[in-house]
Amino acid sequence: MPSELVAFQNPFLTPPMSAIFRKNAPDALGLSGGAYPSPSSLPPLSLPDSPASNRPRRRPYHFSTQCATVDNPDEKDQYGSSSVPIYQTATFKGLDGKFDYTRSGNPTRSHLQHHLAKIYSAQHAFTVSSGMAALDVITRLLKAGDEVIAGDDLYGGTNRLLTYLKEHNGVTVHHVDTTNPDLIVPLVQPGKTAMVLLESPTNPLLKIADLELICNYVHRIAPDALVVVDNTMMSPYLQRPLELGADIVYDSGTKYLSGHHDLMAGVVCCNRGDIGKQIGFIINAVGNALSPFDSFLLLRGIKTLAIRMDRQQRSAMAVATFLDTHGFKVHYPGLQNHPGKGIHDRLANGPGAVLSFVTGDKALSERIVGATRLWGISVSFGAVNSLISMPCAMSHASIDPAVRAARGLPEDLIRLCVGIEDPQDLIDDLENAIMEAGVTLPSIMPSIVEPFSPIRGEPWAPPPLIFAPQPVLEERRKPTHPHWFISAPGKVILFGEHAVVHGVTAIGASVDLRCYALASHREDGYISLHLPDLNDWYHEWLIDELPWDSVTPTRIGEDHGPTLDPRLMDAINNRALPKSVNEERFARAKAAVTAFLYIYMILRPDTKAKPSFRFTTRSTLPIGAGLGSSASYSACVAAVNLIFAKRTTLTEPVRRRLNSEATISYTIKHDGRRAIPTEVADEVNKWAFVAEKVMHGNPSGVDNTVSVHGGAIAYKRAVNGSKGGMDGLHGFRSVKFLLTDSQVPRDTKKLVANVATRLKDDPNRGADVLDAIQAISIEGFRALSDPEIPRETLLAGLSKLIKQNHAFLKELGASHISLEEICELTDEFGLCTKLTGAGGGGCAVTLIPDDFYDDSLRILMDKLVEAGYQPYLTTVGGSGLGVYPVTGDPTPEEKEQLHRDFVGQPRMGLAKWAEEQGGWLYV
Ligand SMILES: Nc1ncnc2c1ncn2[C@@H]1O[C@H](COP(=O)(O)OP(=O)(O)OP(=O)(O)O)[C@@H](O)[C@H]1O
Ligand SMILES: C[C@@](O)(CCO)CC(=O)[O-]
Repeated sequence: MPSELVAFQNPFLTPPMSAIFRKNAPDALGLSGGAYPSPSSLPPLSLPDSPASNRPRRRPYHFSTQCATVDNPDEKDQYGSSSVPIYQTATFKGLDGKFDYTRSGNPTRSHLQHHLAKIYSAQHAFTVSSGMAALDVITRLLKAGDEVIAGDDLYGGTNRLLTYLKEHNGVTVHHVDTTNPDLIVPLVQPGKTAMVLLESPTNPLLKIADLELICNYVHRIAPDALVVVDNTMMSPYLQRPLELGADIVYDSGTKYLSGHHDLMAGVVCCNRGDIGKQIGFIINAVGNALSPFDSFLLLRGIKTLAIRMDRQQRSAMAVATFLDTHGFKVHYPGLQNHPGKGIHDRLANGPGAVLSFVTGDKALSERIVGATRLWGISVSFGAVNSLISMPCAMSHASIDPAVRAARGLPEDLIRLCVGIEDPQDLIDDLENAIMEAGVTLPSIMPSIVEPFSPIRGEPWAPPPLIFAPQPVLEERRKPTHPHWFISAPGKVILFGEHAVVHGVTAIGASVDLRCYALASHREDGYISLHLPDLNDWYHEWLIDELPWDSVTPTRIGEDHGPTLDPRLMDAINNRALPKSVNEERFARAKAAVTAFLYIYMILRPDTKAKPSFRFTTRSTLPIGAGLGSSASYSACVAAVNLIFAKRTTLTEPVRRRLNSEATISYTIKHDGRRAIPTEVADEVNKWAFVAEKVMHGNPSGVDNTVSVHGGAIAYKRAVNGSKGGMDGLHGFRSVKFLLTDSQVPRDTKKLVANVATRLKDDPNRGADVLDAIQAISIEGFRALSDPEIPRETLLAGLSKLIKQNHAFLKELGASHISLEEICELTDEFGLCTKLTGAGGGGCAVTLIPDDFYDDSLRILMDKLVEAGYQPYLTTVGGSGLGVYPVTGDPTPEEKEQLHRDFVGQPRMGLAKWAEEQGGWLYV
């Protein structure tokens, strides 16, 4: 080792020396380099100049180019302004100008209408104050005695206006299922039918009407009838009904055209001059033309229409597929199973970004809608933000419930309007809401959303989705859980071990090393336990031969008392433990087996209900090294037994009939998100603590609490009437730690007992030491929860506290010569170390500052290995208890194979293998 490294001192004691192991942050990040050109160094963007005669003819611009290029050669701005100005004026001076009064005409609105006509391929475009104002203008073309044919799945507002016309203006309205042209044809009558009002896709059931075919039929039978299409769901980017033969198309500009829900607007477009003239006249007469400011906003929104829509419909496809794959009945024309997909694909350039689905239960739908966080509960659609609604209670509430029912509008229908947020976030939020509402979902989608990449010009195609094989519906109907995977992390205690047993606050966090368990149903009346990490210990018991006469069963909801049941402990020791646990090589197994049997037996609410299963555990944690291997094992034992005893909601493979065909159950991969309810975690933690008591005698409960809840916590045990509890901590997660296993075996139970004896032998000094450790923990807690504290100060302060805490633990007799050597070795690198866990060997924890050189760390790790220790670099604060209920109906051979695979995984590959098995739910 270079001599200057030996000379290096703690940076907090002598700050200027830090340069030896620390990085110079700005240089390390390369911030001084000029990797990105500054905007001023980029060539200016130039629009195409006018074609010279010898150049090839330019192709027409694509839609997105047209949207972005607002240009009206007839109305050039006098100053060449790049953005159309807002002519916020009611009147215009002069007698011969183009404009006189804004109700009749305004340059901003005129620009907008020119732009809309261009993108709608229309001869005439008008803008009014809302989508309903657009329909009002159009229906003013009707007169008493006229007949209108309209869909039966119409927007509530449209329905309301038609009802008004029926009741007050003598217009007859026929509602039919417009997805079936055969139902329309008999209603079309020359001389009588004045208007056929269509939506496709319909709102909110996303039914498809063959606009082209219907236009054809109607015009042949009743040439004077006008086919009017509400194109709001599609926008002109995806569908241009005038090109399909419609006479008038209208659009609520409030939706996709604007895209931001910051204005109300309606658009009316047509090709026929006579209709255009009438519409222009009505708008001027009624006075509902769009205001200059809203015209400006709408023009601005249209520029990004194509790019928004691309993104939104890609995400909608992902959301629809997610729901569909999980057994919901989804209405979305992008899905292969949509009955109108073929027609829609012919009429439109994409399925759009609105979809709806049913859950089979109105209350469940309400809970799902209420539980979403990212999806705004709101009427309307088309904005950049995603919205969720229940049409029957919101946008379609104005339709009489009986009429809604007659038109097949389900009360439990949820409508989703997908925005531009990250699609994975949207799916995650929906998935969480569904689960919060009480449904567990299947694990069949390891990755649903590819990263967004915009498409240019080419026809829309659904995003490539990556799926694991979908279970067929038949399989979904029998959601048996032949296997359960469980896992729980180990922990590192930063401050307060040992003292925590006596009521002092401890601070601990989960580490990314875990205990894994696999439990499978057996049908032969045996219970078996396999501990491959403990010299491959295995035993199976005939369940009926266990000492049931010594069990006082704990009823569901009842807690275990503060002490272990001595009768049961005796019975297990004397009548259930096989002789093998007394063999030297299985010395570590005894406690683990006793804890398993104790929990298995005491959790029987009824001694007749004795589930038969096999239980195998593996750990990536060093066992008995102070990293909470026993707590993570205890958490697995508790969870599995609660599951098999049907004492937690996780036991019921949540079966919920969602609609007539599908049943869903199963789970989804959660990547550490909180998907197991806190009540379930608390229940598991209670019983994990009981298992810890069996193994440790007098544990504080900190280890199992960290293991079950994950993350980082401050934990206080309730002692002598003082209140206990836990508090989450957030500033811990990003701190890097080196854990060094001294490889010296030790026994937590004995060490805890030794410390207790010391405290008793010298109570005054003992009280001072406990007070000092309490002060250290509280100071650590305060610093870790203070968002304002500069990171460097935080890490420096924590390092000092680590050093101080270790000195007190040494005084309590919890250290070991090997731990002292690790402290010295790391101290040479200016780092602070303490024992963690019970000490007496086991592991030491060293805080690694952010700017500590990787090379220095490597040298340090090499030195530790040379000295016979095993260092691990770890992250802290990850997920707690994880559960993965495997679904299916495996053969006995397949069950056997899964256990063999589990046992056969090398320790290094175990975490990855388990993760790849499927969808884990985490606390
Ligand atoms: N994967 C496992 N399989 C079976 N038993 C285990 C497993 N991991 C831990 N144990 C049980 O836990 C015991 C180790 O507990 P001990 O408390 O001594 O160490 P630790 O939990 O790793 O450290 P600390 O309590 O200091 O955090 C083992 O002797 C064994 O009985
Ligand atoms: C030594 C101890 O404080 C921590 C063991 O990880 C014991 C306990 O709290 O249960």
